[in-house]
Amino acid sequence: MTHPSWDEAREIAQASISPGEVIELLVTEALGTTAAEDLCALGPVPHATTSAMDGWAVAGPGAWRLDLSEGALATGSARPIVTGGVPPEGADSVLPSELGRVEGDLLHGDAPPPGRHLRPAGEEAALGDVIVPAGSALTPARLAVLAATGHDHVGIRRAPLVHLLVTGDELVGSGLPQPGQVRDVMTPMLPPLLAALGAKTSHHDHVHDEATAVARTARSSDADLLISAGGTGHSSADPIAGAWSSLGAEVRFRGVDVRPGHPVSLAVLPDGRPWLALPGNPLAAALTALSFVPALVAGFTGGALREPAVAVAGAAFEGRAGTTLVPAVHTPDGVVPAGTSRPHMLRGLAEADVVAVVPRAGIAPGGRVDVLPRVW
Ligand SMILES: Nc1nc2c(c(=O)[nH]1)N[C@H]1C(S)=C(S)[C@@H](COP(=O)(O)OP(=O)(O)OC[C@H]3O[C@@H](n4cnc5c(N)ncnc54)[C@H](O)[C@@H]3O)O[C@H]1N2
Ligand code: MOO
Repeated sequence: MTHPSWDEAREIAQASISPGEVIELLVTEALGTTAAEDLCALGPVPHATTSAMDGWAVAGPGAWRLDLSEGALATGSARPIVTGGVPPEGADSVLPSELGRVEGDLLHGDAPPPGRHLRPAGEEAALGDVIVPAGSALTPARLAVLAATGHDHVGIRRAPLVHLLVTGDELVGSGLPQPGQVRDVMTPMLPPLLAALGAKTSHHDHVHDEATAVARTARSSDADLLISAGGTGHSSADPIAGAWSSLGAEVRFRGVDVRPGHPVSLAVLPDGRPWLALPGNPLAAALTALSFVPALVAGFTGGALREPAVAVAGAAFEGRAGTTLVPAVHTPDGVVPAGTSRPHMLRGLAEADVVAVVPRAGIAPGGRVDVLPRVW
């Protein structure tokens, strides 16, 4: 059976989950969610012409007579104004406080050119400008600009809720493992990693290595997405394939042309919820989560799947069959492979700044290399 490429598998994953429902949230509560529609300016910003400086609104050439009334400003007059204040009708410009000198009721200073230190109405946004396009992650700056453009509520899609199933009868949760035992690394790693990738772990179980136990846990789950770790192999101790067949899951891929992590698999349950099965080797699990969880999150939230960034290779990256994912560190010459990065080791990833996405042909020193940015 041929396996999809890394890129194809990302596309399959994105298409294997239905978008979540759209809900309205207060702007102040929408951090980390995704805009469900184009969010437009509800009015011009600034709403009126305003001053960019503390000083005086002036009309005509100086010196100016100070006019503290509320009416229009006649030529030859000046009136105090603060940053953000609306200048009186007739004002040509603003003279900053440090450039003017008041003597009696006269203001002296060089006349600023017309429009100086005045921010025109609508300079930042006109009514109806798209401020945050549909599918954008709502970051602090985007929430702030939505507030500035008049929004109280926004239509969003939330992060998918994940039921995490960690398999492995050999796993122990504390201390140094005895012979035959393995210290569980998925429990400390995966929930925060998934959170950094935009998915929220709502349930987390360590499940017995047996298909019926895994299937029972999955059946009782009401999460949007299931993610398991381990048990993707073909031995009798590997429960994922058995659980999928007993649940009637439709397999979208069983293996991907990627190293490490080629056993990573994806199925969709009869109720439409996807199940991403990460391989048990710890680095393989982390790198396949980095590869495919963003695609599932994009499918659920309606966000775009971000393409890898580009860096310069500071050393050779060896290619193998399919795509090779290589933890790498920044150096003055470019990114170079991190050490200690076998599929069962996490030390290299713990040191890495990026993960290089290396094509079959490999990359020579000085070449461009696609990289996944650090969230681990
Ligand atoms: N005959 C073959 N054997 C294996 C193949 C293969 O193609 N043919 N592929 C190898 C690769 S590559 C991987 S990756 C693993 C995938 O197997 P599973 O997904 O079934 O993973 P497990 O057998 O459950 O575990 C593999 C390894 O990882 C350790 N592990 C599992 N979970 C954890 C955890 N939570 N914390 C720490 N370590 C964990 C587990 O103890 C095993 O040592 O299969 C290879 N074999
Ligand atoms: O998934 Mo395995 O080596 O490819 O760790």
